[in-house]
Amino acid sequence: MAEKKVCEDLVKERKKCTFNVEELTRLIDGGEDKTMERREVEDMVINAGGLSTKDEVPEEYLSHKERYENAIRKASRLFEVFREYAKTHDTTDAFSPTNKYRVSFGVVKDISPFMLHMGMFVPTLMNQSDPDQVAEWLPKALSMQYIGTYAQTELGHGTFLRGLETTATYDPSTEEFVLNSPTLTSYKWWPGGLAHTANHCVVVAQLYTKGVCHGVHPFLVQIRDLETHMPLEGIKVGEIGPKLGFQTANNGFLGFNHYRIPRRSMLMKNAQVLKDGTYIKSKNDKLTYGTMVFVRVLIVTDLAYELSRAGTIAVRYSAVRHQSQPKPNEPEPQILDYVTQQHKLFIGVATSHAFRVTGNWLWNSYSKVIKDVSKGNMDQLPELHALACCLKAVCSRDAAARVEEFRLACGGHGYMASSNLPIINGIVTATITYEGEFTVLMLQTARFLVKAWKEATTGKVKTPTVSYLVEFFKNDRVIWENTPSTMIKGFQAIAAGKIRTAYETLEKHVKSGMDYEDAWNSASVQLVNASEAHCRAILTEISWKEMVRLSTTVSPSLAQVLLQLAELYLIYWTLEKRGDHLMYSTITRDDIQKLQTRYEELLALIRPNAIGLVDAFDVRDEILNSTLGAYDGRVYERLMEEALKSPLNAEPVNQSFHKYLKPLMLKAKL
Ligand SMILES: CCCCCCCC/C=C\CCCCCCCCCC(=O)SCCNC(=O)CCNC(=O)[C@H](O)C(C)(C)COP(=O)(O)OP(=O)(O)OC[C@H]1O[C@@H](n2cnc3c(N)ncnc32)[C@H](O)[C@@H]1OP(=O)(O)O
Ligand SMILES: Cc1cc2nc3c(=O)[nH]c(=O)nc-3n(C[C@H](O)[C@H](O)[C@H](O)COP(=O)(O)OP(=O)(O)OC[C@H]3O[C@@H](n4cnc5c(N)ncnc54)[C@H](O)[C@@H]3O)c2cc1C
Repeated sequence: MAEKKVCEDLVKERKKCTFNVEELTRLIDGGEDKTMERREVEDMVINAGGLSTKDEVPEEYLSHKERYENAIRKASRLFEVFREYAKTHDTTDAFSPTNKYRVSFGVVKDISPFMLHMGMFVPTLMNQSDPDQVAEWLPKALSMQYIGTYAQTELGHGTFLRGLETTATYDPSTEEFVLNSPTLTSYKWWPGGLAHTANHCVVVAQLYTKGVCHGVHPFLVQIRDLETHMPLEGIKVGEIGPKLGFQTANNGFLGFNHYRIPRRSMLMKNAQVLKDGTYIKSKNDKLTYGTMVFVRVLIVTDLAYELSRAGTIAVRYSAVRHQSQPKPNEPEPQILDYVTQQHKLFIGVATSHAFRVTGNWLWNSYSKVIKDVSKGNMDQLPELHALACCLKAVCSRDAAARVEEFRLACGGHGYMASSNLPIINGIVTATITYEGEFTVLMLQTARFLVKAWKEATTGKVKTPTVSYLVEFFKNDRVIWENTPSTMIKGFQAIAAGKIRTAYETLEKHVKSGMDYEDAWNSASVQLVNASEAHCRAILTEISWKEMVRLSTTVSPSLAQVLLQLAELYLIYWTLEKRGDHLMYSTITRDDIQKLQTRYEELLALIRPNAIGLVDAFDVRDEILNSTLGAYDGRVYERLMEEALKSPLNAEPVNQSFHKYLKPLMLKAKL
């Protein structure tokens, strides 16, 4: 078949681009070798037999059951393809959880039923098991003999882990744990892949030994027979039903009826139970929560990726779509030429870069802290936890808002499933809740900030990410200049001011005679605001510094574009938070107006590079899965092609006409 032509609008747009698109792609991937490797894996997956989605009925038309079966067929075939590739390649980076997550969209539009296996089950086995357990279990998990998930949340509790009800009671006479679900609310509820995919899971349960409860601990539990896949006796497992998104994630429920597992099924890297039932405590009981910290850190860069997918769709569509006639007798402009449209789109593109560089910085901090922890040094754990919590919370909320804005920017067509924006929306909005709900995580960061503020009152703080508090302890108003460094200082002053106010409110409530917990609850709106302000201070500082650093490593033409995006991000948030800046700096109305003017200049400067910027994300059509966002811009043809795939279009008259409409019409005549 002849190559379909690229739409003229996109051809023109690509000619306007002032920088080398491939150079930016390589920067985003982390180097030329990483780009080449990613493309090689993508080619392999897209071209492998049994995975193509091209000529299939789109998965949205399948029944709930068919959709799951289709996802399992594809995810399994995908795994075989990975396995073949691994025979001849070093796959350490190519098959990182993040890369697998991304390429899996090339075969299933929604979430893979194996996501929890790769994203949480395997990492938990690796990081919470002792060396003998790792040696025994990991090869089985990596080869998919053990297909697993992470079963922590229960019907009654997701947030409050100390309140989980599933029990694991040690029986020294048989050297076994007895797992039990004593109530309906103790049923595990939500784990991805749990329903009909997993044969094993990491179960988080209250550990009892010698009559004492030692709190929640992880256990590796087989739930289905490896031959027949039947649930084992004592296990009740099933699916929780349709959701807003995550339709193919196969989220499930699980109950135990006095179900026995060997003693060595407890993951024993941190805490142990000896044969006689003696409990050996972990050096730090929060190490059990380690996989959650790991995933919260990963989520920040994954959100950057989801923004790049949604941004590619909305920006390409905006270059192809023409609407209205502002000037009589002139052609309808591309909607991308409306400044209001640029305002909707470019901040989303800039946010993807801000999240990626901040996420990479967070990953490096995480790796350092985890190295220290492995040597027994836990000093930096509270700071890491506080950072991972607020960055996961704020980035997920911001990303969901940006994806929704991208969807709205595509008008009616953005509402079509075939645009893929609704599915991306479902994926991104879930991140606000899972792996720690937004408010709950913000309040965790607030606990850390309250302590940091107390320290700051003594003139020094122990941890670098809150060192700004000392500076603003005495002098809380920044002398304003319209420069990036002042804007960043402005965000720090706002954070310090809000932390101080929340702290003082808390103290006031305590002094008035409230319990600390009630005082905390009363001050919690302010505490969440303080956490958000702290997070904005981190995001603006890190994203600016990282983008400036990267700009020194690339060609001048690309450096210019990176700096424009970084400045746009900084000014956007300064303007969004202008009320706060007015409170905590000497910024004037005139400064704000100048920033608004500069913001609009930046939109105009970025405009010629809009398509180049999203092309540089290098999300191939098969992974984008969108009628609106394909590289060739054939939006209308694709919309019609996809519409014609509707099973309703297979026959000119649907049987419901004869059954219902015709009788209805006849009755109207009587
Ligand atoms: C072939 C296809 C392949 C596909 C491949 C896919 C690959 C995928 C790749 C990547 C993506 C991965 C995506 C995975 C998707 C995941 C889907 C969703 C999974 C889940 O949701 S799992 C369940 C998550 N659940 C939660 O997050 C629960 C939230 N609750 C908590 O974390 C805690 O209970 C709490 C934080 C709310 C604390 O509760 P609380 O009662 O206050 O406190 P305590 O527990 O007693 O602790 C207080 C004290 O401890 C400190 N602390 C708390 N947590 C931590 C921690 N994690 N680390 C360090 N310290 C911690 C806390 O600050 C307090 O300290 P203080 O007293 O103030 O000093
Ligand atoms: C798509 C998806 C996939 C998931 N996958 C998994 C999985 O694989 N494995 C797994 O174990 N779990 C999984 N979960 C569960 C998820 O981790 C929990 O839903 C999440 O941690 C929130 O807990 P919750 O549902 O109990 O919410 P709740 O805690 O009940 O939250 C409800 C409301 O109460 C508020 N609230 C609760 N506590 C406090 C507090 N202390 N202070 C102030 N406000 C509070 C919250 O802010 C929120 O507004 C998944 C969830 C989703 C949506």
